[in-house]
Amino acid sequence: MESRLPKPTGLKRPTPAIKPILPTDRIKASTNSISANTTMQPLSRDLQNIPQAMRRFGARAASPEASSAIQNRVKLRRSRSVNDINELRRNNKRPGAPKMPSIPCKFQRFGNSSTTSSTSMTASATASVAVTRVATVPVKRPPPGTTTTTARTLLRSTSTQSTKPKAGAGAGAGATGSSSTVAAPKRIAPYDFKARFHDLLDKHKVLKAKNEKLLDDMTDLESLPSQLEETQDKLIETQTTLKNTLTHKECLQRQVNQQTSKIETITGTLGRINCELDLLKTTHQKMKSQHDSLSAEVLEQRDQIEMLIREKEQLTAERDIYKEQLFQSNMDRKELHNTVMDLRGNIRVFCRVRPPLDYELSRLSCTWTYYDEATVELQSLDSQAKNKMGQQIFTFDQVFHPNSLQEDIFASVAPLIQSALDGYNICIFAYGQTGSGKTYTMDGVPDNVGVIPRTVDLLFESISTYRKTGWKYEIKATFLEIYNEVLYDLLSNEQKEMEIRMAKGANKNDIYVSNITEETVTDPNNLRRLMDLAKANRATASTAGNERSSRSHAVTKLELIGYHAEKDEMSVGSINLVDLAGSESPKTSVRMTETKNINRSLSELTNVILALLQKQDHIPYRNSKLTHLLMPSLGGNSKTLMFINVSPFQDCFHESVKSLRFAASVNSCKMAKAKRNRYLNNASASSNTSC
Ligand SMILES: Nc1ncnc2c1ncn2[C@@H]1O[C@H](COP(=O)(O)OP(=O)(O)OP(=O)(O)O)[C@@H](O)[C@H]1O
Repeated sequence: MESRLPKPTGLKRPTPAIKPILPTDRIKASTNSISANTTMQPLSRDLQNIPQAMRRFGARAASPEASSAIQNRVKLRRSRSVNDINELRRNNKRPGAPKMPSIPCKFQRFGNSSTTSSTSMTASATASVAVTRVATVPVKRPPPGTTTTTARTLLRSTSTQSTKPKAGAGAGAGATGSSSTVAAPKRIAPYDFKARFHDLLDKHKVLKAKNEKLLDDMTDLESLPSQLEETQDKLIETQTTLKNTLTHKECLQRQVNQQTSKIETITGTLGRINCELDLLKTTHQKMKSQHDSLSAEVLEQRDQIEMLIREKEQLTAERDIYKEQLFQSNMDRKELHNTVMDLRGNIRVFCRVRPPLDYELSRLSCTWTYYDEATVELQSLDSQAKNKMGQQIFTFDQVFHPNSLQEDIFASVAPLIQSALDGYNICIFAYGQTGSGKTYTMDGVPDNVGVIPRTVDLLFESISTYRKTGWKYEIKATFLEIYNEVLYDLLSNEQKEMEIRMAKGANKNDIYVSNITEETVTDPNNLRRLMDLAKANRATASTAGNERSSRSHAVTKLELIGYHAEKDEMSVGSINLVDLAGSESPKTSVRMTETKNINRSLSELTNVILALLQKQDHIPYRNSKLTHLLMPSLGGNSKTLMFINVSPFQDCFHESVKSLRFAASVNSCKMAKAKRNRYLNNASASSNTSC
């Protein structure tokens, strides 16, 4: 009988696609072959592939972290697979659980023929393991409901299949199934080809569906290596990123530490600054309170200043008035002073008797009787001379006994210095026998200075006082020596011609010395240095000239030029300080020429003074260098002071009497009233007019 059943042309053996062997191929092959091998080959493949993957990814995979990650993943997979299998086994052993039937037909058809002889239980178990393994193969955990779902579906289908009647080997499985709820498969008679055909068709459909599902799964699985690679790449990338992140984290941690330490430092500094700030705030508060009090004071002071300014203006006006009054009173004082000097006499004579020195105590002294401060009596110890000379009583302006001090002498001189500053010509000279104390009176000794140094000090003191009243003074100094009627410049060692000449355009009393060194002095020390220089030059000349100093006249001239800018007034005065040569009798003198010259000049000085006394028309100034030089200071516009120095000794009696007689005659000479040099409206000294 011909079967009406169509031939199962659609039932074809699936031909595997020719493609490179992939891990999924093995799964496919193992699925097809239904191998009895129960070992977990795909997992072994994964483990075996780890080194290959490591090699493929080079240094990335070589890192212990990567390798360890992969191994952990595989272990996890294995563990899941084993757990799944164990779970399946437990389910199978559970009473009432559906037993996993074998699918002998399917696996026998697609499997190796040599394995078809194995028992249905073995095949069923193998299939179950294979399916379970396939379900647990994915490396990458799929999203829920994909791969796991597939595995569950497989299991379900397997279970479902196991509930259906199986043919062949499946019958054995059904026969051996322990479930009482599963109906026993219907027996198909061998001759019932139609039933068999339908049964085969059903099986074919089931297998076809399974095959398609497996193919889908395999397709999914095929993508797993690439997913694995991607995942590994991502893992490596992630690890690199992690490493970088860790490095970055370390950097950040270091930075954090640095910043933390900085913050700590800053916090400390901030604390200190806060302390300082507190101190500063306190100080600020104090300063502020001080400032406030000072501000108040300032306001008060301002008021006071304004008041003081007003007072100052008032006082300035008063000062101007007083200044004017002072100027006028000063002028009056000058006039009065001059009047007093006139009353005292324009030529004054002081007598000074020096004391015997320590080494002279053995020398006999005359008898000196000082009746009052102006009268002295001299008596010789020699009775013969005493009787012959008679009573020798002399009266002078002042008599200074041996115990008189230099200060006492200068106190009498000082008013004349004042007159010089007021514009008068002053002449102070010391007359007397050699060794009578002329130089001591004029110069003094270093620890007990005489008239000239004290005059210098007084001059500068008075000038500073006069400056307050508007007067400014200039002092010019010259030092010269007259020896044997020849002039010598004591400020210069040069040999030069020096002549006494009349000043051009001046009145007849104005003279000057040509070629003389004139120094302007600004302070007392400067003037003293010049005096020392003059003294040193005189001493040098004295050595060369065999004690010339005692045989010459030394003239120190100080010219005082005062100027009052406000009043445009000028005053010119002068001081001549003369240390005369020793008067000596020609009888006792060894150097006759010198003595003659000295006595001649002293005699001419006497004549001039007497001519002035007698008010003669002609005053013989030019008869000697000394009188010619002192012409402006003798008579007329001048005040003269003569010191008569005498030695106390008996052997000097005659010379002393001679000097005292000369001085007494001079003292009696009453000179005309002196007139002050006064220049108005910038009138020059050359065109001065005595008024
Ligand atoms: N009043 C005095 N008190 C103390 N010593 C004096 C006094 N007068 C003069 N002498 C001393 O006497 C000595 C002679 O005096 P000084 O040299 O002044 O005399 P002189 O007249 O200038 O002599 P010469 O004409 O030789 O220059 C000096 O040693 C001086 O110190």
